[in-house]
Amino acid sequence: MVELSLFFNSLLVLAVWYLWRSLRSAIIKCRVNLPGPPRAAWFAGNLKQFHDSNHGMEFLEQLASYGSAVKIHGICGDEQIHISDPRALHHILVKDQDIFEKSNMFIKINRLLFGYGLLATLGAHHKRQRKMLNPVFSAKHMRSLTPLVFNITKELCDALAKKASGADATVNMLDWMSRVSLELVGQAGMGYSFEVFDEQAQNEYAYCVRELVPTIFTLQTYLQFLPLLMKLGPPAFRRFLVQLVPSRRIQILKEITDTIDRTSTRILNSKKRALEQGDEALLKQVGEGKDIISVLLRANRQASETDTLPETELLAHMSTLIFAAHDTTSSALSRILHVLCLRPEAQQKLRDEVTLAMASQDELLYDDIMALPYLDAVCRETLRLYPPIPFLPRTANRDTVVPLMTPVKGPDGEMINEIPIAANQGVIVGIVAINKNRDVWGPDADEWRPERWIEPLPSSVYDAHVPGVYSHTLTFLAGGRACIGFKISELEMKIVIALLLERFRFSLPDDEEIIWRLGTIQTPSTRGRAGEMPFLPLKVSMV
Ligand code: HEM
Repeated sequence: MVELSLFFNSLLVLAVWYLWRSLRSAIIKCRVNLPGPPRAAWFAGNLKQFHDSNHGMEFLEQLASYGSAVKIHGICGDEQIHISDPRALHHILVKDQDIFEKSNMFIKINRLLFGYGLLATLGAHHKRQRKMLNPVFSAKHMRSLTPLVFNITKELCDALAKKASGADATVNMLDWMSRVSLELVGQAGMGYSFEVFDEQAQNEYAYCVRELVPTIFTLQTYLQFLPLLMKLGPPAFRRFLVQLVPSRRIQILKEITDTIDRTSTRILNSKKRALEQGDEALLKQVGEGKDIISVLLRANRQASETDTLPETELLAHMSTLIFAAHDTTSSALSRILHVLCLRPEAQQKLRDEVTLAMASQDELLYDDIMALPYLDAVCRETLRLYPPIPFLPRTANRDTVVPLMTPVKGPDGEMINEIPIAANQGVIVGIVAINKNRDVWGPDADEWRPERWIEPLPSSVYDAHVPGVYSHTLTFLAGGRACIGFKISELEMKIVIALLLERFRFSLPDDEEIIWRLGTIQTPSTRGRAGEMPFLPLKVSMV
């Protein structure tokens, strides 16, 4: 008996020692005394403020007041750095991108949910995938997708017209933006229709995709244990373990990912069959074989042996595309509609521009739609001020130093010109903060002013060399991990907003206040809504 108790006590001491050692190696302190908010709680530091969906945006604004490199307290005394300085971010996202990787947890969650798609690979593996995928997202291919995007948007307008036939009907526009975003990535991405405009249709795949992100968010606590789970034996054994977990939400997540995987496999097989049968069979497919996965399948057949993507990766790319495109696009479209309700004069100006352009041609070509100046300015300005993804974490895999464009003042008054970063230190890419950085955009950086894109931009914007792939902003990030879909996203946004404004007028509801919640993706809701449910009620009437 005594021996047994001694054995368990020793085991406990060993476990505590092991935990302490792992925790200690995970706690990284800043190597320079950066300014920043005081630690709000011993255990969670400032993380609760940072991830507070109701007041997180105010906390982000507060961070900006400390400068463009700010210390944030993490778990148990760990220190992370929130950065919005253009030169430092050029190092992090472009020059030293191999040092600043995505976090281990992010990669593992993505691998588990979708397999080895773009969001779940690192280093040379990721570069090889991008090499195959980049051409598929080129402007040339976007041109051929333009008629498809017009057709899907016309379906959206017809469905919405039924809702808006009464005077001033109030419609949850987030729901419709989510539906159109899903149909766009379904048809343009995979040559598959989710049938989202028919409210009676019961499409299991569409249901699963729309439930995926909300379900993941309810499971944050469980997901912390993922890296541990991934070490336990082969996949079949891990699946067996997951089935034993007595959590309804975990089982729902498993059902969702299984359904997505099953349906993606079916779609891929039908594409492969059509490709083997030739052009006529392809033309009969949804999207007539112009969708991203069909183009990728064709490119894959011609690729050298070292570049060819295995079928499991093609499947992973299908799920990754849906995941990456759906909520981001619907958040951006919803934000543009909301902003245009707050500025009715801008809404009318934009309506006049698109109505005039479409008076001579029912369907604009890619270059015509891209050349509409006010539509372009409204999209750029909204995506600058309200990026759907407000910040992104990275982790340094070794010691390094990043220089700053604008020195920051430390708490003791000393000026800091560069930041030494320790291996394993967490860095937060401040997307919203750099997009509103006054050193870059000038004193009106916080204002929504689309005219800034029509007037010449201030020279400070060019001098700053913000590394982003889009409009001197980091909305679609920068470097080798920048959003691969930003051109298609821009095309979709412009066509959807143009056709909606041509047919409908949008205004704010009388009795509900719309607010935006901070999360991995910014989402609209209304003040006081139970369970923080995503919601964007707008009054819609026919023009
Ligand atoms: C307004 C809409 C969108 C925004 C704001 C957006 C933003 C971003 C950002 C910030 C990243 C970097 C994520 C990270 O490193 O963790 C990213 C990656 C990605 N996006 Fe987008 N995105 C949008 C739409 C789309 C669309 C429409 C597609 C596809 C059709 C897409 C596909 C992807 C993919 C596959 C990645 C991973 C790239 C990689 O790691 O190599 N995105 N996006």
